Amino acid sequence: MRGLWTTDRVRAAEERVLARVPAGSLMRRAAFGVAVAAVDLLDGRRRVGLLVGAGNNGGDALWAGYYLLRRGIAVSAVLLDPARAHAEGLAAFRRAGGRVVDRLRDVDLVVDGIVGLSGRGPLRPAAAEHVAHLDAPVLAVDSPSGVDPDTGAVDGPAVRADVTVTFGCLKPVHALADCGEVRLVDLGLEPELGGPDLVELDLADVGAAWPVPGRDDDKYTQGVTGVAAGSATYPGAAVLATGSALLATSGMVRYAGAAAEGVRAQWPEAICTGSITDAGRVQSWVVGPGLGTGLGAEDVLRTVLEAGVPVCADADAITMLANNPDLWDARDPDTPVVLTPHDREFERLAGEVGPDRVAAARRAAGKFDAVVLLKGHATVVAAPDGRVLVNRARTSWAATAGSGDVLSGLIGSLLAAGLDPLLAAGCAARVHVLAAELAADGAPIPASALLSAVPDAIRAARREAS
Ligand SMILES: NC(=O)C1=CN([C@@H]2O[C@H](COP(=O)(O)OP(=O)(O)OC[C@H]3O[C@@H](n4cnc5c(N)ncnc54)[C@H](O)[C@@H]3O)[C@@H](O)[C@H]2O)[C@@H](O)CC1
Ligand SMILES: Nc1ncnc2c1ncn2[C@@H]1O[C@H](COP(=O)(O)OP(=O)(O)O)[C@@H](O)[C@H]1O
Ligand SMILES: [K+]
Repeated sequence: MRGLWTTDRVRAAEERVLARVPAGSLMRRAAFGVAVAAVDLLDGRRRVGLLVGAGNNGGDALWAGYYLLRRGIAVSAVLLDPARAHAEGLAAFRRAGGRVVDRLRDVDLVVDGIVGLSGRGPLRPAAAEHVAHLDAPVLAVDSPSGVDPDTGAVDGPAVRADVTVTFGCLKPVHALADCGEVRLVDLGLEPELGGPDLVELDLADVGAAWPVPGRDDDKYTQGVTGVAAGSATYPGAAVLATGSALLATSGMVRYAGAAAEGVRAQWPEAICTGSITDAGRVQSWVVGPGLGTGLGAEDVLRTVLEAGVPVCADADAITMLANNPDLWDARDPDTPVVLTPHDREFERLAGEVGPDRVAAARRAAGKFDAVVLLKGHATVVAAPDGRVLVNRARTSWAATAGSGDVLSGLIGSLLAAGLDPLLAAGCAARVHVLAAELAADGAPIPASALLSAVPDAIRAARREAS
């Protein structure tokens, strides 16, 4: 489990540490970490270029330049705002033989010290101009400049980093955006930080939380998942959601709906019925994928919400709740609900997502008193109490029709097994992207292939945990 702290929290912690340590010592420690990573990346090559902004991020870069110069590496620097360049860092850099230049030429590595924690918005034109012409690998100091450190949003020109060296703790950008490989330099901040704002689950956390049958379990005790999905028009959604619920945990899956015949043909082990009213007892419901939004579908949603068991509401269920908020009245206030919108579904339900996806998911989670899993390359899962898990995919192969149906089945089965809804959604998201990655192995896949890789993804997670 990795914690991530927003920049205001980091600043507050830094101030407390700075009050106890000699002036400049934190910056030199940070800069030394940058220099060590640079030497590593240079792998014997000897020319480094610095892009230096107006604040302490530029100061870090200049001090890193100083340490590199002392190792005999040639370092040149572009000062984007010469009058505001970090004075001590610049003096040290010049003293060690560093050259200030108008443009970086013939360098083996670029150090991006344009802007860090105080960065807002895309790169300004002068910085963007220098970044547009880079042809060497880039090491970003703290965070890639032009990417918002608190939201990971990119709204114009930004640095594309191969490696990011950050200090003290991880910030949201490191989980929400592409920072290349992220390395953390310890500044002794940990005791001052308090609990993290966001959490990223490790595969080992997922493996440890994943339910497995014990000696005394039978098919009922592990939790029965109910799937109310699919229709005559969209039987595939029912097949995918039921299949993933079957593959995610042992125990039992009941399917109720118009696609019963198709589901039975594909999954003989599912207990299928045509109607929700004779589905039998379950410990969770997955509702929505391919269900449609007509009156019959509304009745299904109402029945599920009043059943008193945790619900994963996806796709058409979200659209129905957006169109007809009275449907929420059917929910017993104690019934945990996980909503899994993509951006357009989110917009119908709770307004525009906007650049701050974490804030958007938190806002909706509070509003509906539900766990909200906002889909995307970086999936954000927010609980009504403010806890947030983030899970960034390493590839985008999951962006294929039907893959959301697989995700909802995974969540439903973890809810049936009794996992905390936030953890259920976070673990499902992690296994989902790993299954996509394993199935794709470099080539496009349909959602059914992603589904087939679910057992391999769970195995990989359980191996990490053992
Ligand atoms: N506070 C501390 O104790 C430490 C801070 N450190 C470094 O200090 C950094 C934060 O420094 P500062 O608060 O001075 O600010 P930054 O260096 O992040 O930003 C400096 C200035 O850049 C400009 N800027 C903002 N957005 C921009 C954009 N999109 N394009 C171009 N320029 C932009 C602004 O004028 C801003 O004040 C951290 O990221 C880290 O690198 C480290 O030295 C570790 C210790
Ligand atoms: N660019 C991306 N990278 C990684 N995963 C993605 C990306 N885009 C979408 N996904 C994932 O793919 C799934 C798509 O779900 P959804 O939009 O509901 O599709 P469908 O309704 O066709 O099943 C979600 O789990 C989402 O997080
Ligand atoms: K930077």
